[in-house]
Amino acid sequence: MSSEPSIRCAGIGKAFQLYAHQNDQLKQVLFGLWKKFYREKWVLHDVNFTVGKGERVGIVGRNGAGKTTLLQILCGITMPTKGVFEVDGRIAPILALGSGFDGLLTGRENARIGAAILGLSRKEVDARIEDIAAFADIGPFFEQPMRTYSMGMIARVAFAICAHADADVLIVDEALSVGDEIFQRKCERYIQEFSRTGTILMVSHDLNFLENLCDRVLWLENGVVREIGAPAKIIADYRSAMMSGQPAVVQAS
Ligand SMILES: Nc1ncnc2c1ncn2[C@@H]1O[C@H](COP(=O)(O)OP(=O)(O)OP(=O)(O)O)[C@@H](O)[C@H]1O
Repeated sequence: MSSEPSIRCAGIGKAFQLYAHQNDQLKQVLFGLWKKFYREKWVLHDVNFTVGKGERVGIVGRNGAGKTTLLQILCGITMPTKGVFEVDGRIAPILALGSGFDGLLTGRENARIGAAILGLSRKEVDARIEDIAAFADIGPFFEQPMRTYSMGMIARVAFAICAHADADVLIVDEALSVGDEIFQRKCERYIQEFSRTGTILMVSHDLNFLENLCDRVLWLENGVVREIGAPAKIIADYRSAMMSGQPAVVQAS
C-alpha cells in the first residue's frame, strides 16, 4: 500500500431537493431564479477522508446513513452539493448493479456496452467477452434479452463486467447480497484477489467480511464520519452502538 491517495474527499456535502407537489419541479425550472420551490434534505455533511493507493477501506453505518450516496458521488453518478473529491485511476463501480442495462438487449450485448463504458477498447472487449460470460455463469441466458433475467442474474452479469475492467479502484455497494451463495463466494474471492493490487472502498453490512478484508473501516452516521480507523475497534464500537440501541447522532438538515 502506498501513501499516495487514490481517493480523496474534502468537505463533501449532499442535499437532495424535495418537492412537495408534482408541478413544483416545473415551477423551479421556470421561476427558480426568483423563488425556491423545494426543500433541501442534507444527507451528507462535511465528509473528509482519504484512501491510499492499494488500501482497503470498508464503510459501515445504519440504513439511511448516506453510504450509497457517498459511493454514488465518488463514481460520478450524482454530484456533491458541497466539497471536492478525486479518484485516481479507472473505477469499477459495483453498485446499483445492472441499473444501466437495456432490457431489450441480450446479456452479451449489454456486457459489451458495459465493458466499453468502463473504458475497454473494442479489441479488449472481444478478447474478454467469453471470460465475462464464464464469470457470470448464467448459461444460455447470456444470449437472451435481459428483461427475462432475475435480479441475481443481472447482478452476475454486472459483477462479471466489473471484474474484467482492469480497474484500479473497486467501489462496491452491498453487491454481494443479491447473488446466491455460490456467486457470493466467487465475488468474495475476486475481491480478495483484487485487494492484493488495487484500491477498494466497500459498503457492507457483513461486518465479519469487512473486518477480515479491510485495512481501515469508516463508520458513517447521519451523513457524518463518526469514526475511522482499525477495523476491529470501529466494528466493535459500531456493534455495541447497534446492540445498545443507541440513537444515531442527529444532524441538523
Ligand atoms: N434521490 C433521493 N432523493 C431524496 N432523498 C434521497 C435520495 N436518495 C437517497 N435519499 C435519502 O438519503 C439518505 C441516505 O440514503 P443512502 O441510500 O445513501 O443511505 P445508505 O446508508 O446507503 O442506506 P442503506 O444501508 O439502507 O442502503 C436516506 O435518508 C435516503 O432516503
